[in-house]
Amino acid sequence: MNGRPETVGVVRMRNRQVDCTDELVFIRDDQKINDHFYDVQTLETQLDGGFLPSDRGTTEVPPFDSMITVPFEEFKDQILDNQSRFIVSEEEQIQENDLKPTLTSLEHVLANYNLDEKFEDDCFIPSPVLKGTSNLSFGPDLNLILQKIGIKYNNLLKKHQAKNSEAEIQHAKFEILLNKCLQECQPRYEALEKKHNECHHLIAEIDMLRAKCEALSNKCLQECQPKYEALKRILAEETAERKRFYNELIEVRGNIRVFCRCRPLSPEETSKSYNSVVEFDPSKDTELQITCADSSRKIYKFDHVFSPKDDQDTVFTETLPIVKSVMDGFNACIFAYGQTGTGKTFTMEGTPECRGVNYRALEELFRIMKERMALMQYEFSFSMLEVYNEKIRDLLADNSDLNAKKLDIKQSAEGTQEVPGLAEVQVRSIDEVWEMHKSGGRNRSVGSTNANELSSRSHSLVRLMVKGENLVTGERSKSFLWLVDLAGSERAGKIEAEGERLKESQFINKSLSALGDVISALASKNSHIPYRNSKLTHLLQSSLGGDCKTLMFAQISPSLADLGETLCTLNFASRVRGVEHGPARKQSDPADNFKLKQMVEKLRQEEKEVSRLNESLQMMHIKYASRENIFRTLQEKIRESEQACKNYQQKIKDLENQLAEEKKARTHLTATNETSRSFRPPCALSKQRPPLARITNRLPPLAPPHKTEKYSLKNMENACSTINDVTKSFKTKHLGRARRISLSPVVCNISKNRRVSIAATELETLATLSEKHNMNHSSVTTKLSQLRIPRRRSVATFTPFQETPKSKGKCINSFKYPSTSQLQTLWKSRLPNLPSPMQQNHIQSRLPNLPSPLQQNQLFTSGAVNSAQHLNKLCYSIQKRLMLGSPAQGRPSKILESRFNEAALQAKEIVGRFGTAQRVLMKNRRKSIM
Ligand SMILES: Nc1ncnc2c1ncn2[C@@H]1O[C@H](COP(=O)(O)OP(=O)(O)OP(=O)(O)O)[C@@H](O)[C@H]1O
Repeated sequence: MNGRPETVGVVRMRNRQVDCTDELVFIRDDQKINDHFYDVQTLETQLDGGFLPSDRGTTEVPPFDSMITVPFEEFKDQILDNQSRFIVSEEEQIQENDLKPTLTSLEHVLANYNLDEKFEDDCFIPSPVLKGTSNLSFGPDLNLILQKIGIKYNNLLKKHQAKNSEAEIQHAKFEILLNKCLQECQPRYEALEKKHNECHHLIAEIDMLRAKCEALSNKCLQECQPKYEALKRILAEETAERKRFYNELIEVRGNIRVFCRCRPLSPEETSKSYNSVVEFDPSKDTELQITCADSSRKIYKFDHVFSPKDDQDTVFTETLPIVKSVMDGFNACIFAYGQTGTGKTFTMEGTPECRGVNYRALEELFRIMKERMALMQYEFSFSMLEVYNEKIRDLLADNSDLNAKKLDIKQSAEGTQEVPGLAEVQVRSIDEVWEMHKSGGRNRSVGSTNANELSSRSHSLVRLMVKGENLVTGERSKSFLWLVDLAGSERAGKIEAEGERLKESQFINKSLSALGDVISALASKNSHIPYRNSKLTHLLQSSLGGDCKTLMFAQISPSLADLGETLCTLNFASRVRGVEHGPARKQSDPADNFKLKQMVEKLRQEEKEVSRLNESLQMMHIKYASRENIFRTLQEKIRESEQACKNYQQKIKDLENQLAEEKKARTHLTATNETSRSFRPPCALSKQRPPLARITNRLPPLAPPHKTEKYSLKNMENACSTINDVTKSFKTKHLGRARRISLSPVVCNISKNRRVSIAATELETLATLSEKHNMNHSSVTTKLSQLRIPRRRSVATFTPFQETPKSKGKCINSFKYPSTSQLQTLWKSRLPNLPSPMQQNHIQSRLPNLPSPLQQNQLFTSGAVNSAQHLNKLCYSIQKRLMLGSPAQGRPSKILESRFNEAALQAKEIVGRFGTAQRVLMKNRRKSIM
């Protein structure tokens, strides 16, 4: 085997073929070092910590050392890929000697390889090289090495086992310890668990309580919300009321108020022994006396007079109402006027120790803002400017910029004076605003004069814009507070001004003079107020004469040296006080104004609409009244008709009574006449009639002519046409041979080609007779003239409505009530000029409720037939009664008598009678007439 480890299996690279018998590959390359090196390196990389020691793969590796062992299967692909690089000749065999360096190397490997470490770190498992050591037959050195390795391995194994057992012991110990710990901890754990459970319960309880609290708070909120709202409303109302009263109070005091403040004598004046010319009466805080040079005294009255003793607090207490009114939406202007060095700046700005009106006013506004926070929301914007030499300068802007835009006064849409471009800084606290005020004050133009070391050479104006919104009502307001420290009026000569100071003085005096002119014009109520004569008056236009509360501090000096100026100031102040200022108007936000304008417009439109609606309502009223009149008239007519109907009913009753009497009389008559006793004329239906053989010729006594003349034709137009038709048919048509006539109370229709059932009258009889017997026209006319028409008309009362084609020829059982439409037609024909459909409806509602066709059928086909028969009978009786009159009267009709005496009538024989009805038969031809 030439030292080749057969058992292990050697892969040899022969002719670039790979022979694999085991997982080991021995590769030798002693020819291509570089390639081999490269491949070894590659393989090493691929093996990733295989058997190659770390120092392998360097260029120093000798070519014969380049034997590597790799698990073949695992790296088969790589090896095959790289086999071209391992060129091993076929004849070459691995000699034992050749292996020596390898073994040395292995020894070196083993020596260097920290097996212990490996064992501990990686759980080292002996490699395949070592696995088969016992079977390997290497050379003695190699065997020795392998033995060593084996020993070392065994040692390691033992160590490992020892370590394992130790670990097991440790593990056991650990387990014992753990158990012990567990035993110890168990109660603690249980206690903790218990506590944990308790905590759980507590948490659940807390949750429950929280839910209860929430429910309660919600309930409270629900209950309190309306109360809160009501209280808020009351508060708002109270606030409004307070505002109103407050405003009224200020108005009563006057919207232009003038306070006079006298400064104390300065140390300089005292040193010069200048006496005070001003006297104050402590009991009268509105008066002061001036002792003039001629010892005369002048009394001046103002709204309040502050003596030199009065401090800043006292001054501000009196100023406060005006300041507060700004928060209520009123414009206010506070300005100090007076001679140079009289304390204008002291009153307005004060010193850090004695804050003046400006600071206190601003402080008060912020205080009120906080106080009303729940009800009102305020926004403050601060601006500061000065009028220096008739130029407006923004004191908050950087005035070093010479190209800065020149500021001017413009009138806004709301009529107020605005300075476009003027800085407006939103401020949220008194500190913030005062810082601004101070920085603005530093920009102010001041200079030293004889009268005042730090004299104001300009009019300083501080403007605070207050925007308020009522959180309850949503009402918004926008108002301004002007705090003006005027430049001092001075006599140029007195202060010895020259140059720039003189120019300043001239401008100051000019603007103050313009102020005086404005005040004079206002006091004398001139139509033209010269506001635009100076920038100062122009800026303060709305504060001096508009809707503003104005407060002027007339600052004076008590010194005799300043007496002249003091008198000037006092006179000016008195003039200002004389100005009648109209009531201040609450300033609303322009946006609100627009809304209000819109609302007014809408209101106007609505008013127009309302007036239009009112007009139409009046028209409707008139129409309604006229309709009501018509309705009343109709009601009246209906009532009359009802009354007439009642009368008819009464008459029907009377007739029924008469009929009953007549029946009695007839019974009496039949008792005397045997033949007539057996005779029963048909009542209504032809089927019920007795046979003709039983009808006798006995004629009942004729009824006297009926007196019911008042049943005029006019009242009975219902039957008019029917009667006329019947008459006509009798007149025009030849009746032919006598036919049996049915006595029926209801004449359905007198058909021309059918058996005629009619309620015969004298007229028809005569007409028939005249035709039959060729009576001349005059004699018939004579007979007709003797007939009483009303009776016939009475007959016609029971004439039914026009027969429908369907009902034609049907017997009385098929009689139908007139339909509603028929009745309506009839009613309409009776009331041809109905005023309106409404009236017609009213009448229609009064029409009888007629049974439906179905009901009618039921009525006549069921037990109601008897009722119908009764009705027919009743109708028949009434008809007969109307026609023939009551027999009870016992007066035979002359007409009928005479008629029966005639030859024509004698030619017939009476075959039967019923009451006054007669059944007759012609002697030659049978004919039934009535
Ligand atoms: N009521 C006062 N009590 C104490 N000191 C006062 C009072 N009024 C004014 N003074 C003092 O008088 C001096 C001049 O006051 P101030 O500068 O306010 O006058 P002014 O009218 O503003 O002058 P100018 O018009 O020149 O600006 C200041 O030193 C000020 O402290």
